[in-house]
Amino acid sequence: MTDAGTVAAPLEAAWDSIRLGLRRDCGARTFDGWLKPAELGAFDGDSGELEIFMPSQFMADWVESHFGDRLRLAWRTSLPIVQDVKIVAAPDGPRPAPLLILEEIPAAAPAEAVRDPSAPNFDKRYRFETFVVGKANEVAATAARTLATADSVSFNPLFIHGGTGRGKTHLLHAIGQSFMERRPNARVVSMSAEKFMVEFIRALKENDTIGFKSRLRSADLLLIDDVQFIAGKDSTQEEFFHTMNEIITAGRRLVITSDRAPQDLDGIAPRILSRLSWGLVADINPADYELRLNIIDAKLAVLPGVEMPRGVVEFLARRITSSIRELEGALNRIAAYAMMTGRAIDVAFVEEVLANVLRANQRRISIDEIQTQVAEHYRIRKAEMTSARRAREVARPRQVAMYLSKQLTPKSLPDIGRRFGGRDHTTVIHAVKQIERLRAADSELDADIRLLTRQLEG
Ligand SMILES: Nc1ncnc2c1ncn2[C@@H]1O[C@H](COP(=O)(O)OP(=O)(O)OP(=O)(O)O)[C@@H](O)[C@H]1O
Repeated sequence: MTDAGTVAAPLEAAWDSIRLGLRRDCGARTFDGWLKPAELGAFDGDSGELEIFMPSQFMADWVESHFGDRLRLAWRTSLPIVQDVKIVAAPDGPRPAPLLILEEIPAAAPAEAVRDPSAPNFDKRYRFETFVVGKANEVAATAARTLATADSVSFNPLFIHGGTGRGKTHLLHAIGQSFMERRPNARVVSMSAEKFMVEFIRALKENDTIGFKSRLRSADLLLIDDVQFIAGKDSTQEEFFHTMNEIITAGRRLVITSDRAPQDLDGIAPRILSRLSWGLVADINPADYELRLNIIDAKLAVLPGVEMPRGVVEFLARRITSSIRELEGALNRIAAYAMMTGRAIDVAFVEEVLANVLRANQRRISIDEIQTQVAEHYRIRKAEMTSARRAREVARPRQVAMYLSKQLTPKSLPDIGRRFGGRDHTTVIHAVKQIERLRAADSELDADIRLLTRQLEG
């Protein structure tokens, strides 16, 4: 759960560093005249919108037109929970407390009291049109679209699972928005499993379980994000099971996301799992190189003014493999730094700006993977990597594999020798030197090694 303390401090810290950057960027005079009077306003944790207060409407308009985009980008880069920035004239009278965190605050909080807590609050950016489809996510994306748009569906519920930052929430919001556009009068309820639990407990405390049940069970479309959260929470699961049951048997639609597959959801009641298997279980795999490339292109198309040479796009697609969220964060960071420094975007600039991200993304390549890949490439049996045969058609690929093991893994020479059939470390040194020498003279071998390196680095 988010509380004011845990979010306010990072907001203030990010604001301080954004102000420093702006001062450096636009000069003390402009900064003191226009930006210094800006103050943090309210932050809405649900929509991710942050208000910046200016002393007058005129100043708010000026700052919006001159610095609006820059402020938005700087915020999204420094603190991704801030999705949007609204620059407004400060309200008259006493200022509200500088930061009002609305997300997950009990119903008594003002914003919750005036709006229907179940009214879906979809992220406008998360639509099918902005979801890039590739091999890794095509089953999930197709099923999501069908569930959102078809008059009747043969599967229900739809269960989408996959690791963090792979687009589950994006698809969930896309389903919700598309469904509502087609059926404006439909009731759509969307919440995280955590919120389901919090609201259920609140309903129990307030003796309003009937209200809670009817609100959820009457939904035409129910979207539940991150179901793994209720693992081990027995009474919440009991309620969740009945909710699921009612929705499904009434022919209404249910979509659930999770960070893991049903069989790996420890602590979730077997009857829930068995209900899930009645529907369609679709996973989202890690994006491959091609999908990463297409996603970068799509994101760049909506980042105006960012000139990224093809080589840099390919460099990023090759190097940032952990998640799409990280890829997106990297692009925003590059755009923000390029804007602030006025430097052209090239690989050296990207390496500097993303040093930590690139380090964290370095894939751990194993000697086993290298041996498999090299054997496949030269069409020899993998067993030849460890065999004693000295025939050139197996000895050369083996040397290439030793060379790549030295280049691409942190293993020591004796370790590498051991993994190649218990050879001595001097054999590995010889192989590395030999391949280095041959590579310089033999362009075919050089091309082989480049290709293998690219394939191994993903
Ligand atoms: N295929 C895709 N096309 C375009 N954007 C994508 C794609 N996949 C993911 N993204 C973007 O990556 C970011 C992270 O995605 P999202 O929040 O949906 O991940 P998630 O799988 O729900 O992660 P978590 O489990 O951590 O909540 C979002 O901004 C989303 O728009």
